[in-house]
Amino acid sequence: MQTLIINIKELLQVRETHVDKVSGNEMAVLPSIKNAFLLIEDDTIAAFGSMNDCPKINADKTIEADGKIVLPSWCDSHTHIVYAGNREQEFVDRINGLTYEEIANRGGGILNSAKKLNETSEDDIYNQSKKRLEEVIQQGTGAVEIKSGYGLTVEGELKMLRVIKKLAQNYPIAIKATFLGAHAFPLEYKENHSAYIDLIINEMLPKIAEEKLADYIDAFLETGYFSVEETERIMEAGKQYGLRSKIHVNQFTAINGIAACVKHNALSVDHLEIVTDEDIEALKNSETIAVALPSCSYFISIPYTPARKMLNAGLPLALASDFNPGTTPSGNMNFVVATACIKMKMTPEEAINAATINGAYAMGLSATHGSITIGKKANLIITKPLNSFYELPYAFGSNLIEQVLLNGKVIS
Ligand SMILES: N=CN[C@@H](CCC(=O)O)C(=O)O
Ligand SMILES: [Zn+2]
Repeated sequence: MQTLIINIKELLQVRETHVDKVSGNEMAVLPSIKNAFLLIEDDTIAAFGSMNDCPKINADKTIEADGKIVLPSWCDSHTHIVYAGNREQEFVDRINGLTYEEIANRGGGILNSAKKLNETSEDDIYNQSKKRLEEVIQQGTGAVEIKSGYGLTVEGELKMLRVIKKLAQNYPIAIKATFLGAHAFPLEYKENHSAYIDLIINEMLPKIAEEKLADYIDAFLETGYFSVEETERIMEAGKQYGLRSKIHVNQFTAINGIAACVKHNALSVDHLEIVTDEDIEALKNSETIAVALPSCSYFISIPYTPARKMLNAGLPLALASDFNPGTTPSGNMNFVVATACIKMKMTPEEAINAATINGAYAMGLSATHGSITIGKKANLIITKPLNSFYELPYAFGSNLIEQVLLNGKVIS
C-alpha cells in the first residue's frame, strides 16, 4: 500500500541521517523542506523531498496538502493516562488556597487516586483510560509512555500495567510502559519505608518481569516521598530486571537527586521545575535527558523548568504532557508546545524538537519515531492550512490539526 502526500507547504523535522536527540544550540534548528512530498509504503516513510523530485507513480492513496504543514506526531514520553475517577475536588481546594502538599498531607493527592484505582475493576479502568488515549491520538500524539503508580499494592500495580498492555495491543499508537510502584508511600508504610520498598523489590518487580509488563522503572524522588537513597535502591533493583529508570525529580525541591539518577544511567529525569547549577553539571555529558512538563507547572502554579538555562548549558531537553488526574488533567501536546514557547521562552523550533525527536529519545524510541526519516514509522500530523508553523504555538487555543496518520493509516 502506497500513500503519497503532495504539495506540502512545509515538511518539518526532516532528518536524512539518523539522530538520537538534539542538544543545546542544535535545538534551535528544525530542518524542513518547503513545497514537499512524502511517500509512505505500508506503515513506513519510504521517501520525501521537494515536489520537483516527486516520483511519478500511481499511489494507492494521494493526500493533497496544499497550504498545510506536515510534521512527525508528538512523542509524549511522560504520562499517567491510566487512572480511575478524577480529582476535581482538589482542583477547587487549590483555588481556595490549599497547596498540592497540603492536600497530599490530608490523604488526598496520589493516595486519593490509589484508593479509587484499587476499588475499580480492570475493565472499568481500561474503559476510562482508552477515552483519554483516543483523545490524545486525535490531538496528534503518535507515541506515548504510560506509568503505573496509582496501585501501590501488588494487585493494583499489576492491574494498571495489564491495562497499559491491553491498550498497547488494541491501539495503533506506540506505547512504552513504566512501573511506578514508588510513587508514594501507602499510609500503612508511612513509618516503615523500607518495608514498602521491600514489597516493590521482592513482590511487585518479579511478577512484573515475569509477565513482561514494563519497559522502564520510575520513582518520585522528592522531599516527603522517596529519598535519594530509597530511589537508588529502586533504580538498582530495576536494573536487575533490565528496566532502565525514568525518574520524577526536582518537582518541588532540589536534593541532589539528579546526580544520583545520572550515576545510575537513567534514561530521563522528569519535572525539574527547580534546578541548581550542580544539577546542570551532573547532566552534562550524560545519556540522561531532562524532560519538562509545562502543563503541570501551569495547572498547579509552580515554576516552569528553566529551559533557557539548560539549553545554554548545551543540554538536550524533551517536552511531555504528564497527563494525570492530580497535577495535569490534559494530554494535549499542542498546549505543551505552546506553553513551552510562551512561558519557558523556547522558540517554536526548539519546542518542536523537544516534543518530537527528544521525546522519542526519552522513551527509547528514536530509532523508529520522532522525525521524518526513511525507514521510520509514518506517524504524522497534517495541519489545516497555515501561514507558517509558528501558528501552531501562537494560536494556542485553536485546534490546527486536520488529519493524523499512525503507521501510515489516516486515523482522523
Ligand atoms: N509528581 C508526581 N506524580 C505526578 C502527579 C501525581 C498526582 O498528583 O496524582 C506528576 O508527575 O505530577
Ligand atoms: Zn508524572
